[in-house]
Amino acid sequence: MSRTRIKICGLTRPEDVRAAVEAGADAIGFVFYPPSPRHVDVERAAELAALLPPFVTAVGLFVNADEAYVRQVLARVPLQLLQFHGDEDESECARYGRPWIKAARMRAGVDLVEFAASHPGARGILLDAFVDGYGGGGKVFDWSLIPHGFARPLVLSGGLAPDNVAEAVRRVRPWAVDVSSGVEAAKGIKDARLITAFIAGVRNADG
Ligand SMILES: O=C(O)c1ccccc1N[C@@H]1O[C@H](COP(=O)(O)O)[C@@H](O)[C@H]1O
Repeated sequence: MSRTRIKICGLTRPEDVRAAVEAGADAIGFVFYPPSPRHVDVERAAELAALLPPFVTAVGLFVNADEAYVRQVLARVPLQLLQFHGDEDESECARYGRPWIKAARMRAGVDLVEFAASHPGARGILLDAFVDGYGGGGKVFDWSLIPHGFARPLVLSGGLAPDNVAEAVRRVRPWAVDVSSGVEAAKGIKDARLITAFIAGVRNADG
């Protein structure tokens, strides 16, 4: 079994990017969603992305963004993966010619198999709890809603934190985990010790 990949999302400060890289994150997420307290503008994101060493992936998170805005971001920020967290359909996700993943907002009654089938081009399906504001709410969803043998790469998120991520990895065995609230001192402000503890929890569960 390969090791679980780890994305730390919602970074707004250089010291947090450095802390995530030092701790061993595989990917860093920038939120391009103005209502979010973790939103970064294009210039700030470009500065932060420039700090990344090779083989750490820069991910851009969008929520029902205008096409022109996404293209403006892509022209300036070297994003290797796009994360669509709103109501975007397959063609809206695919039109940028970049690898992308799609977030499913998990709650009782969601048909994840049908959801995944409606996004065949997604490199993976990210699972987040259904919250107001589309995501980043620090809320855990019921992991038993995930169908056994789900065939697409899964990125598990939603309320993960140092004290529950090992259990989450052992139970769900996702391809990757994604965290924002659980490693924060305040919204948009990461805590290096929590990032380190989170990554240790994942590695502990990887065995
Ligand atoms: O981080 C945000 O502000 C955000 C806003 C809108 C959509 C998604 C957002 N973040 C993503 O939500 C999940 C879960 O985050 P949390 O760990 O529960 O806070 C994660 O994938 C974030 O990247």
